[in-house]
Amino acid sequence: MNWRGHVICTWREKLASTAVSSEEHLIEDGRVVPLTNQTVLSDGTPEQSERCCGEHGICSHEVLRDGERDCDARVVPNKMIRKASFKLSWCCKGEKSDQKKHDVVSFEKGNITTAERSSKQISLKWESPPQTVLILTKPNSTAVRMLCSEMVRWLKEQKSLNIFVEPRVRTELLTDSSYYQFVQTWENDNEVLRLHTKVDVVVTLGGDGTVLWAANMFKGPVPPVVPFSLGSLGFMTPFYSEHYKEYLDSILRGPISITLRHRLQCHVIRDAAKSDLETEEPILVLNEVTIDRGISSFLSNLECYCDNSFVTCVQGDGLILSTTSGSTAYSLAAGGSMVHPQVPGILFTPICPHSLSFRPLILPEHVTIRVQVPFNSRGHAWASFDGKDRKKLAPGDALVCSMAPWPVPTACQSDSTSDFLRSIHEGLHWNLRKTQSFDGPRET
Ligand SMILES: NC(=O)c1ccc[n+]([C@@H]2O[C@H](COP(=O)([O-])OP(=O)(O)OC[C@H]3O[C@@H](n4cnc5c(N)ncnc54)[C@H](O)[C@@H]3O)[C@@H](O)[C@H]2O)c1
Ligand SMILES: Nc1ncnc2c1ncn2[C@@H]1O[C@H](COP(=O)(O)OP(=O)(O)OP(=O)(O)O)[C@@H](O)[C@H]1O
Repeated sequence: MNWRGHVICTWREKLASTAVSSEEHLIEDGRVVPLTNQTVLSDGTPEQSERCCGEHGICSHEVLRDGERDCDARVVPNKMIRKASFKLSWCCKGEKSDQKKHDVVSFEKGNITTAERSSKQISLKWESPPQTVLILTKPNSTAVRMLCSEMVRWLKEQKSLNIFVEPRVRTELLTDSSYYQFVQTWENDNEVLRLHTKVDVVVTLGGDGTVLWAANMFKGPVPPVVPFSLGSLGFMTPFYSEHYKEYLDSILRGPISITLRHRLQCHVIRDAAKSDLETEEPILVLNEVTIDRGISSFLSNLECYCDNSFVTCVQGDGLILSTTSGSTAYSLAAGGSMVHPQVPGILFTPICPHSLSFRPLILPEHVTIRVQVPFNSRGHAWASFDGKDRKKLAPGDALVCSMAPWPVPTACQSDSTSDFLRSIHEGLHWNLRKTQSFDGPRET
């Protein structure tokens, strides 16, 4: 049975039925509502429109008309918010570099050279100025709350941007001062589903958990995310909050180096629902999905298949299916390798396997992995998604996982590789050791 095809088909139909509407919106009561009924596909692309990317562009918002900016969104009706358009292109270190030469496949004299590689440094160039920023903040932090109100004021007064925040944050801002009336928010999940059609840039203020939170809010395409570090460990938060004005100034002007962080799309398939086309909605993870034994004292027993080929049976505490961005999180703690986030792959990392020969694997990004709880399993298994939303898997249930088509584009402070290396040096003190002195034995 083609698990992936079966599940994705029914889910796509579901998304299509909640198709979002066009880029034009009215401001009503601090919220944005659609203006027209022009259909936009679930990936944010208006029907029958032309793609604006050139030959080497990999993605773009459709070009939207420039519009006037609204100054008080809560009280001024009939003002429109339009998304800024941008273009992504592969970025080479100069025409003469080796990287450029290797972009070509050559069959000369029977020699094959490297094909175009998929994950080079990506550069985002705005084609029209960004107009709308969504700020997401870690809750219960005074430092975050203070920075958020300062940043909102600066973005409004110095950059004339439309600003969205979560309902909780809008309430907090208004408790501080009625000045923040212009800040917009949403009232229900349907409005959250349409946020990607309005927001040009997402700013996160917190740690890695806030970046995961931001990614989780976008069930489809994700606008570029600018993660500011206000946590203790920041593998995905390269921007220092003290310098937010300089960073945002440069990001709003562009071009920006970005890391396209791949996500995994996970479907829980219930044994009882196998004959039924109805399945649970997919869950997208930026770090990992974990299938473990939960509170059960029995070994977990999980049958794993990769594109319908049997991989192995996990007997131990469980299994982590991780993205490369998540490779420095739980997977690392379970003995998995650290992988550069631009490497397209899925990490298959056992948790405390009972067999000593069970070493972690890295699988290519195009495979579909199915983890099945066998009918003869002694206990249940539990799946959790980026450390949240635990779901019980009974014998006969399965989890099907493949690469999602919607990555999370995060802005780089420098570039993808420097940011990754800095995060493992600063976050983990990776391979930090005092250098040996000359004062000792020498080879003769
Ligand atoms: N034993 C472990 O190491 C362990 C156990 C459970 C969960 N986790 C991780 O916690 C994540 C959830 O994070 P949270 O902040 O919501 O929960 P949290 O508040 O419990 O923090 C978990 C820690 O993991 C770090 N972290 C998160 N993503 C990371 C990444 N990609 N690379 C390196 N470190 C990362 C965070 O900075 C934080 O210090 C899960 O996705 C999982 O990877 C790790
Ligand atoms: N906007 C949000 N709304 C609700 N919860 C959030 C939000 N942003 C983050 N969280 C949750 O708050 C928790 C802590 O967030 P985060 O990891 O960003 O901060 P931290 O724990 O201080 O950072 P670090 O782990 O680096 O010390 C996480 O569990 C995360 O899911």
